[in-house]
Amino acid sequence: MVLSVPTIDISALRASNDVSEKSKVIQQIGDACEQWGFFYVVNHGVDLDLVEKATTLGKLFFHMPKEIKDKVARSENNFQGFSDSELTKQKVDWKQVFDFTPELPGGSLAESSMGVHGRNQWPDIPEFQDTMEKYLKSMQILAKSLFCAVLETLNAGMDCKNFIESSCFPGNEETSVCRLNFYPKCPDPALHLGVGPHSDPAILTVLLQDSAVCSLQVQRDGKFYDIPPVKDSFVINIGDMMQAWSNGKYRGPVHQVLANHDSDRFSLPYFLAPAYSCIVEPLGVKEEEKKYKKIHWGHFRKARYEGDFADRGEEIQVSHFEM
Ligand SMILES: O=C(O)CCC(=O)C(=O)O
Ligand SMILES: [Fe+2]
Repeated sequence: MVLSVPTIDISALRASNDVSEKSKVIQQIGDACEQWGFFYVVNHGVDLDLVEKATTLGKLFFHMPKEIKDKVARSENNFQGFSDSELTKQKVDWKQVFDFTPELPGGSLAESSMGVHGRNQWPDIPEFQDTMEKYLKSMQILAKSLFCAVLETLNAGMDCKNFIESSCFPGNEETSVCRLNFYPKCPDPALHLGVGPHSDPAILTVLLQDSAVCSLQVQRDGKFYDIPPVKDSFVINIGDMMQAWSNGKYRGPVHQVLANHDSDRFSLPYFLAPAYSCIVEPLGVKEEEKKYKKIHWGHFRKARYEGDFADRGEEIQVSHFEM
């Protein structure tokens, strides 16, 4: 039997009156987090017309001339917008990206943002901004409900909704990023990767995959497994902060994206991330059992961002906080 990342029907997470169905789904999510750190979700409640519209407009943007894309280019002073020179583990990825983010309460450059938040920049494409903002909102809802489900699997004896609101997103501050990824055809895929092996730094990722091309892979026991596109699904993976909250029960899975010779690929991840001030530490375990030191999310993110833009040695990893 070929091992594969499981598919979970999450309709019961929304229909909150059926407690036993809901706890079955939560159990499946916990098993998937333990075995893979990855799972597909179906019946997720996100408007599929909106998904299609965001995909179409995203692809349209990347097919525009570079001069147009550079008008909304990211810089050392603004982390939102277009880039075609991102680094993973200090190597240039064979891809282009466009990032946008929820506005911070109190203005997009709130003092707490540590200089890494930036302002959204929008290309002059009809309906682009409106569609992407709607997409972002639907991702916020889905990602937070999955976050709550993953926290419940930890049986940490706390009110997960309250923890999310008061400890992770105080004042609704959220540092999540929505990213349009475009992987152009590559003349020599053996020499390049779309994205090199990495784990995602934040809480969890909700990924929409291009429905045509299979390039995403997750590492398990030293071997890479394909995560092929599945129609009308999202791919979920947990990130480094979830690893620390779970005291290492779950690992932020290492994954990569292959480069392709014959076709372009488009994907649209949403990285759910807490407020800058959030302190992440193992939940529901005694002090002496904690395997991770406290992590200040804002500092962690700043350090990771710096590594995205310039070759500054080894990137910050959650393993640096292991005790
Ligand atoms: O494009 C994909 O399928 C995944 C991209 C990814 O891993 C990332 O942007 O962190
Ligand atoms: Fe990733």
